[in-house]
Amino acid sequence: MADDASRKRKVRGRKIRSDRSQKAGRRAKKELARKASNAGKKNGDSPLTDPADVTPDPFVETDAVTALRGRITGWLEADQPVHLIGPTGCGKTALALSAAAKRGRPVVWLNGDEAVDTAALVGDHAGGERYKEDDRFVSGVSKQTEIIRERWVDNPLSVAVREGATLVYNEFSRSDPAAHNVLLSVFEEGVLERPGKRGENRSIDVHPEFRAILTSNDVEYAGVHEQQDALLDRFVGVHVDYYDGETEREIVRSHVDLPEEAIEVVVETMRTLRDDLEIVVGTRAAITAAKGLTIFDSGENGTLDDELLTEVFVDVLAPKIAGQGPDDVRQLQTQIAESI
Ligand SMILES: Nc1ncnc2c1ncn2[C@@H]1O[C@H](COP(=O)(O)OP(=O)(O)OP(=O)(O)O)[C@@H](O)[C@H]1O
Repeated sequence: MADDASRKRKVRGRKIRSDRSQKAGRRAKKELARKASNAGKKNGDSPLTDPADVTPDPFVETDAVTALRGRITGWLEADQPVHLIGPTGCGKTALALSAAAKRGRPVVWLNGDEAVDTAALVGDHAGGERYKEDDRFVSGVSKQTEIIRERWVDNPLSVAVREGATLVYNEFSRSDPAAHNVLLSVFEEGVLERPGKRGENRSIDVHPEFRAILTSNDVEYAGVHEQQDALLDRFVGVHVDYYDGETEREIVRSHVDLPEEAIEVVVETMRTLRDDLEIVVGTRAAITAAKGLTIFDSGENGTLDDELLTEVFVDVLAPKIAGQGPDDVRQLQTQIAESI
């Protein structure tokens, strides 16, 4: 696409710069959703979130999006846990949250990482609770006894299983596979064992409305933390890829206020780079580049030239290159300029 006509792209219509005040309301809503999904991360708080609060905003629903979401909600209806597998930034999280919201049940959000162990999933003893017991065994004489009762705090999986929530377990393959042993009996026998719990009620019966959507990056799923086959066998695997061009344009349009021509150029560039470069170029890269262009436009006449486009995409994609030495960045810049 590096012919002369494309060197200087005239973007007609509105100026590239967005009207930021129009975005304020949208941003505030997004912040609300983010807070809602973070609510469960503080120890002791309930991780249950209202389904209306997890609906991604903005969320565009093209045919491709609704078809995929329909597959997810369909499998959930058939009482099958769903494993969404796909490349970085293709929209797995947004899709999972939208499907979870559609069910209308409370949502429990969990993020996989190395630190997630069985206790992080099911719960833990959270120190002692002190209280005093007053024993008036002889009239006029009282004896006070200090009692320390161990307090058990349920973590997200226990809460989700008990309350019949939709568990959205993002990047689950990043967690230690051993932590997931407790999931086997959840899916197989409908019982959650809480191994660390002392005393009664060590297990919880799984609520009939409990469902799970797990997401994995396809590369990590294949290698870094190999999850046990016995567990993977119990999921339905829905492989997702980047959306079609029109859906990606709609997605970028929903996030960034740019003239149509600029959106088209950004998405087309991103899709070309996705094919040409060895690094993963997700939809998020186009959203970020478009956001950059609302600021780094070339002034009043609203033009988008290839130099600016190259600069913006280099900045957006530079974090992905190993080492990030000047040579690597130069090489990336050359590749991007050639592709554009
Ligand atoms: N249907 C949609 N409507 C609006 N925005 C969307 C939609 N799908 C994805 N996005 C946006 O695209 C970007 C990437 O999506 P998302 O974070 O869901 O991808 P992911 O596959 O979970 O990424 P990662 O692997 O990095 O976690 C996000 O900014 C998200 O808001």
